[in-house]
Amino acid sequence: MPHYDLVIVGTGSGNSILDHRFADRKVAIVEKGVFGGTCLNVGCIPTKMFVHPADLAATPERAGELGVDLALRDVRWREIRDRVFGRIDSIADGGRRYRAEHEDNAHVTVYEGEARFTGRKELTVRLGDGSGEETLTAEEFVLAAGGRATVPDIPGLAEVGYHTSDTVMRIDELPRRAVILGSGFVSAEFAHVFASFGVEVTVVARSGALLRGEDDDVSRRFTDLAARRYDVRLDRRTVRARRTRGGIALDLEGPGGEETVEGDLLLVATGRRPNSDLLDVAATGIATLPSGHVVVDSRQRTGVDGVYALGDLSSPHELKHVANHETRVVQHNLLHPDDPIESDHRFVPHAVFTAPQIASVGITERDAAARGVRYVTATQEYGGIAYGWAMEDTTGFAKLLADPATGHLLGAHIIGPQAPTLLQPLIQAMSFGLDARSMARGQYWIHPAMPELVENALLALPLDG
Ligand SMILES: Cc1cc2nc3c(=O)[nH]c(=O)nc-3n(C[C@H](O)[C@H](O)[C@H](O)COP(=O)(O)OP(=O)(O)OC[C@H]3O[C@@H](n4cnc5c(N)ncnc54)[C@H](O)[C@@H]3O)c2cc1C
Ligand SMILES: NC(=O)c1ccc[n+]([C@@H]2O[C@H](COP(=O)([O-])OP(=O)(O)OC[C@H]3O[C@@H](n4cnc5c(N)ncnc54)[C@H](O)[C@@H]3O)[C@@H](O)[C@H]2O)c1
Repeated sequence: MPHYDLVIVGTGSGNSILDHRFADRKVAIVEKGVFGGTCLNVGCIPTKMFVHPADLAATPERAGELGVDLALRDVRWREIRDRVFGRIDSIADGGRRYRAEHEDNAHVTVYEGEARFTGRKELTVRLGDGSGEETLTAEEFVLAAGGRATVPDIPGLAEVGYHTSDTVMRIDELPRRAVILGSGFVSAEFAHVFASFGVEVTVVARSGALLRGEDDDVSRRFTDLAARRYDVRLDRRTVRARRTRGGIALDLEGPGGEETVEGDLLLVATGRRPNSDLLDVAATGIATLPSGHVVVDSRQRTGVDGVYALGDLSSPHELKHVANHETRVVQHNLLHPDDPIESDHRFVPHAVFTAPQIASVGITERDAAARGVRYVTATQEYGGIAYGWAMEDTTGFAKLLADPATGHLLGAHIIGPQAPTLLQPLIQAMSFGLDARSMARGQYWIHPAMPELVENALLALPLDG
């Protein structure tokens, strides 16, 4: 049974642990799928590479309001798809070859297969080439096995032939009609991509609003705007899925009774769960939450000595920048066990690359009320700043929450053009403890640029004194 200094499970963020500083350690890295993990192969990167052409394709819809008449002549789906994966697949392949074959990695063994714990600090890999199993032990483990899309238990769903985000980006032809089940991140991004490319989209949501995790004002505004672009069915329970002559049908129950929606393609976008079950972490004594997330402390240590976990396997945020941050923490703690560092999850931002874009950090007004936090808020519309006039934006806004006594920001929520970029200085202010007044008046704001949205929102906060 081979014994290693370090075994890493998962080559998404896990692959970034290794650099020249690990050259004196005997290392194994295990991957059951494609090198590079979710973000590179089926997540952040390909989706955003589809969103950008979708943004271009959606431009004619609005340009007429500014006196510029544009027409969308064609969307060459296969060309778009092949540009995306032509770039990504070669990065994944290069990453695998580098680890498996390059002399820099002479101390690294790559196991291609599915790992599961079979004892305390003992891992068995079922090799993907069918050649059997290999059992490994190690002094230290990094578990970076991520998560997977979940599919609800709806009668008929397993039989109709649905897509998840893992498969939908590789289709050969755009469907004429797409039904998207779920109303979170994946749904919002793919609804925009498909609708912009001319697909008739229907989004089925079980609650009363899309992107319900956002601040209520943002979620409401997004729901209203989405409903102008595609068919949005709220408060719907999906009773069954079935194949029809025309495609795939979902039978729904909602406020108006029973109804059916139909598409040529069904995308199930109903969330993800961690892979802790498939990795059988319980067999090595690691605790998990009811959600399946591996329990870790602020140094990313599990309850088993020498076993770390990071990213979607242990983080409820399920975001790549969080996995990257935790990877740096684990890497440091492996290299400097006597001088460990902790993960900082105080101000984790996120962005939804839909239309309009959405970005958020910190607490929502709903959170503040639920926690009894004293707060003030200010909302600045894009339509009230010069660049917003230039764009004729009538729907976007930035909403800030702050502590009235100290002026420290508690939350920031933006819906509108370039929302993630506009949010970044607010994340910086929160991370470094800059109060709203100092931020607004302690620097120049380029005129008449879009960040004046942030400046004006900061100045509008009704702080004490
Ligand atoms: C459609 C989509 C879009 C997204 N867009 C964004 C975005 O714009 N911004 C953002 O911040 N985040 C985004 N995310 C989330 C982001 O992709 C994840 O948070 C991130 O990839 C998690 O990284 P990870 O290293 O924890 O796991 P992963 O990247 O999932 O890596 C886990 C690896 O472990 C392997 N593995 C799992 N189990 C085993 C096993 N038992 N044995 C061997 N190998 C195993 C898997 O094959 C995989 O390669 C998106 C996700 C999706 C699905
Ligand atoms: N831009 C980004 O950062 C980005 C983009 C895509 C995905 N992601 C990550 O991937 C994760 C997964 O995305 P997602 O959109 O699948 O999940 P999500 O958690 O964002 O949304 C899941 C949606 O499915 C609904 N749902 C759950 N069970 C259902 C059921 N049985 N029937 C009908 N609806 C149901 C939920 O109400 C919710 O609307 C996200 O949480 C996010 O962390 C991030």
